[in-house]
Amino acid sequence: MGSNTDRAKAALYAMKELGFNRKLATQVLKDLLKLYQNNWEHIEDSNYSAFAEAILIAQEEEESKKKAVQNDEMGDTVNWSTQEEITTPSIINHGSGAPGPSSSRRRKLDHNSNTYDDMDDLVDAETDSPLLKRSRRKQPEPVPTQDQAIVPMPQEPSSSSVPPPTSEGTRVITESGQVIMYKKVVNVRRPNAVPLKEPKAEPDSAFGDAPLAVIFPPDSDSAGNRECANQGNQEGLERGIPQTPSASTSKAPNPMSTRNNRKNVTIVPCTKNSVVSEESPSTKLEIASSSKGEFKLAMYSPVNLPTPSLSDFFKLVEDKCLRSYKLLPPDFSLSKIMNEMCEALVEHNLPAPGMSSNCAPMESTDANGCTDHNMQLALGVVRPAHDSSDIARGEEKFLIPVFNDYTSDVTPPSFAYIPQNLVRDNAYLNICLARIGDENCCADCYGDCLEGPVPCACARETGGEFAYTNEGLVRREFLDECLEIVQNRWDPQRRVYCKEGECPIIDRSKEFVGKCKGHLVRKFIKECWSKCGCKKICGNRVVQRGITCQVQVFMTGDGRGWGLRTLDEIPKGTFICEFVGEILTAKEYQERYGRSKQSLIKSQPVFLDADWVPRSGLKDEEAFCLDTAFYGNIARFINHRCYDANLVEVPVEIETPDHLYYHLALFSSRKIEPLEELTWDYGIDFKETEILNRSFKCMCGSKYCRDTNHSRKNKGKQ
Ligand SMILES: C[S@@+](CC[C@H](N)C(=O)[O-])C[C@H]1O[C@@H](n2cnc3c(N)ncnc32)[C@H](O)[C@@H]1O
Repeated sequence: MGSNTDRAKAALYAMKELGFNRKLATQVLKDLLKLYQNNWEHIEDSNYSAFAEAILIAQEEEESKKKAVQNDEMGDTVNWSTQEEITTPSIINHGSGAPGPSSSRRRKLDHNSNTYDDMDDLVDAETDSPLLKRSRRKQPEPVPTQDQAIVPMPQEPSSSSVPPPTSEGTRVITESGQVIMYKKVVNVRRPNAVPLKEPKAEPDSAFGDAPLAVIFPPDSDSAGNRECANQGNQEGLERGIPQTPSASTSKAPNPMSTRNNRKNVTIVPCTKNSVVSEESPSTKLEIASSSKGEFKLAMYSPVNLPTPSLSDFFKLVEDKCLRSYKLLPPDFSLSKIMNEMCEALVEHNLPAPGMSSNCAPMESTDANGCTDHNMQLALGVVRPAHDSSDIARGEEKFLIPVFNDYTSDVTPPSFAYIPQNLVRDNAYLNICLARIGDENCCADCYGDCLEGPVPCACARETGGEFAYTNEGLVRREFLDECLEIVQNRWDPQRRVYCKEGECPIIDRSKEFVGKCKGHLVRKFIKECWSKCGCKKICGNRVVQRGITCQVQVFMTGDGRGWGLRTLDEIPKGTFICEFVGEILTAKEYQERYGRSKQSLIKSQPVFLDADWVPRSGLKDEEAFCLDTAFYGNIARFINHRCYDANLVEVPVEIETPDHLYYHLALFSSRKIEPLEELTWDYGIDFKETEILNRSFKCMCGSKYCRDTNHSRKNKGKQ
């Protein structure tokens, strides 16, 4: 090896090749040399990966400080500076304590010396590379995602000798002087490729089916650990997950459970029903739930090492998230997420969002390769907080903001925004052109069907007259008929009843015994569709064009939770939105919510039952229902109002002709003023005692409120 000067030059040259600012690189190099007690191998290891990583961290610190100063100068109320200072776990201490650049002082680099001021001389201000910008967007990353997790490792026992980093690791010093090792794979390639990005944590499909994730430090290799890994593999086999040899028998990387040599993290799926215990004193994370509804999240650190206070720890994690995700809201807080997890557990008795696992016995993978619903939910819900400027995440024509006048720190519960219904699993939804006969579409139409001399075939469903006006509103007479139907929904004359043993809701489940309560006969609208000759602007295509009103999710502040309101004046008969959710079969719905009687549904089931009765022999997979608890659109925020709600639901047939699947469209039942809350009548009678109708205490405030036990209190609101 060459002299220290040569080594410093080589290191700085390597960083320059990567596009780093040389001055900053020099500062960081000095700090690293101090940290590693002049041990160059740690810096040079793996093409200077630890060095490059340390510069990135330092660079980010500088950027956030600059941003904070800018915010201060702009009088920004969000104190980013404070946030950063508090939450950044004082990355490598290059700024403080280290002497500033001093090109006038020339000293030989001395390997016995702890000062490296001389390296300043290596900085050539004129040749400084522009700051390497980190991409804020996720880009294709050659490194496997499980390698990208940043995991604080146990503190080293002796502070006097700082052990070397591995090729994937970076040691940083916290504000309290604690040494933390962040494991991170950084692919440093020379000379041009610069894949040095803060990885974004994504749910990893390789671990997708693991029922329990346990993250162990590299040196925890206890028998218990291995046993759990093997059990996980066994379970993977049971669940049809591709297997690789177990960690204990092979060095080959195992997507399920083996220790991967490239990272010092082992993710081990646990056996069913058990919470993993770890004998050896090491840091460990346990996430588990039991079939009794218990949920456990535990983190253990070695007994003889200091543990940070909870608030310090939260700050550390928040900082990590901020660095990883970038786009988190300024009020992002781990404790808030923890609270939401607790609330979700209480409300749904399901695994808490984001925790990705449930150790309770699950139904295993089915013949189609679809995994258990709860598992899917758990995997699907690792998602960042809602963007309060647009809860629809760009899926709609308008931004749909979230507004909370009452409790600014509370945001809507986690769910996936979908603009269109999605089939969960078993629902047999057959959308195909061949099912729409020529007589049921208007292949010979052109442009706008409403402009034609006579209504086309698509108007047959509505008595030969289109349901929509040229202004895109539902015709008044048609709308009034629909209103009359829903307002008299309890009239037995308006309902049709399944034969005994045939009702998909009642008779096919042990849970919901009783007589068929009848299914409301409704009026359908049929819209033109792809098989028709008209254009998308055709006046008989309203629902399929999507939301056209500017609406806002808001906190009602009166105990009903979130609601939806309009910002515009809305004329009567306007399409507001479709009630969008997961399409389940009635049976799936019952299985989803009927499993635990304690965890009763807050959302009401919305059955697509308008045409169940006339057909005999309706199969389970043809009786559909919509659930918005985990996937939905803005309709999931619309609150209930008895009888005089300002929205009314109308079944709309678009791509399927059989009335088994249809779109549940919500139209304004009257003129609505700006900022008025949008409501619809869920059709709950508030008297039912059976499981499907157990519901909330109605606080709609309508003078017609059917929940007589509670309505009196609210009459004043009307
Ligand atoms: C479809 S969600 C509507 C959005 C909901 N408020 C939220 O915060 O997410 C239905 C739930 O809202 C609440 N809710 C809706 N209408 C209500 C009413 N009139 N009175 C009391 N709670 C109501 C109930 O908790 C109900 O289970």
